[in-house]
Amino acid sequence: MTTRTAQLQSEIYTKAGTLIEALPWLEKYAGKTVVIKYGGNAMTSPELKKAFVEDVVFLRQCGVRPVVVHGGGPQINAMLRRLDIPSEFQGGLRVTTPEAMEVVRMVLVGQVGRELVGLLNVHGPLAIGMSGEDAGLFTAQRRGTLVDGHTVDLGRVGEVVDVNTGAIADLIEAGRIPVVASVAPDAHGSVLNVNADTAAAALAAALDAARLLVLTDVEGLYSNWPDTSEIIASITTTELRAILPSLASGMIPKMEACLEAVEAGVPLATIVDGRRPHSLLLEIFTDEGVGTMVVPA
Ligand SMILES: Nc1ncnc2c1ncn2[C@@H]1O[C@H](COP(=O)(O)OP(=O)(O)O)[C@@H](O)[C@H]1O
Ligand SMILES: CC(=O)N[C@@H](CCC(=O)OP(=O)(O)O)C(=O)O
Repeated sequence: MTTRTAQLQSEIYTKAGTLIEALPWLEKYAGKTVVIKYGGNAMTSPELKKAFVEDVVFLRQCGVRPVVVHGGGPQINAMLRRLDIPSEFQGGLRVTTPEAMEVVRMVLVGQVGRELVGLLNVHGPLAIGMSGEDAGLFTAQRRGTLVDGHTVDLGRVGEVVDVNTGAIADLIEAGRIPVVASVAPDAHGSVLNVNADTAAAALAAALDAARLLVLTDVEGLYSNWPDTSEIIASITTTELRAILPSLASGMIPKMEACLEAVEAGVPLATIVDGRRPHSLLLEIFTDEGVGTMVVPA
């Protein structure tokens, strides 16, 4: 004989409520491409990485088509420090010398990307790693950034000017999970460092994704940063464009990316707290949004 307490009985029925809450979202996103930007700051522990990978595999098994674009800023910083190569950021972007570029490519493609592919493939032969260099995925061109009204040269930093979706679309169609590193060649084949938020936005737009989700190390966009008492729950592209010049550090490329994706036709871009295990699933499959939503004006 086995027994079950009345409390356990009631807990089981509560779980059914959570599962069924997912039904309309499963119906909405089944068969749709969802681009997930996984920031280096949301990869800080093995537990967080495991939870992220489980969420991505869960989405895939529900019929959603996840595409992962990963960052790795803190991991690049650590390797540059080990190699004694100085590095600085301007307007949220790394000033990238040719020497630093070698490290950026090595860490993003050879370290962070490989690790994510390995973790995903514990669940089956699902993930395939690629970078903007593979099958002509991205073509980039050099860009600078505006600091105090002046354009600052960032060295080997690029923005995506063209996306060739041929190979990645084949992988998605075949049920694979592409895991994309944000380095990309320019038109002459010289490799450039592309901010991963920017790369994710370009890819989401080119793939006609149903959503762009950006996992980072804050709850969302704070209205009065560095005061963290108020999170912007939802903001239109017009409102976001107006506040862009007031944003600081890593939030500049992140919010620019959300703006570009939504203006290019992605219906919804969301900043999600990647420090919370399973925040990705909660964001997609439950009624309450937890981060900051960017919606068309
Ligand atoms: N208004 C804001 N709201 C939230 N975070 C902000 C804001 N302005 C600047 N930040 C900073 O931006 C950081 C996120 O950008 P970044 O470090 O580049 O993240 P990631 O590695 O996930 O791409 C936050 O940790 C925070 O320090
Ligand atoms: C030009 C530029 O800044 N590139 C980024 C690429 C990695 C990245 O974007 O990583 P996160 O998403 O973890 O910040 C860098 O070199 O750090």
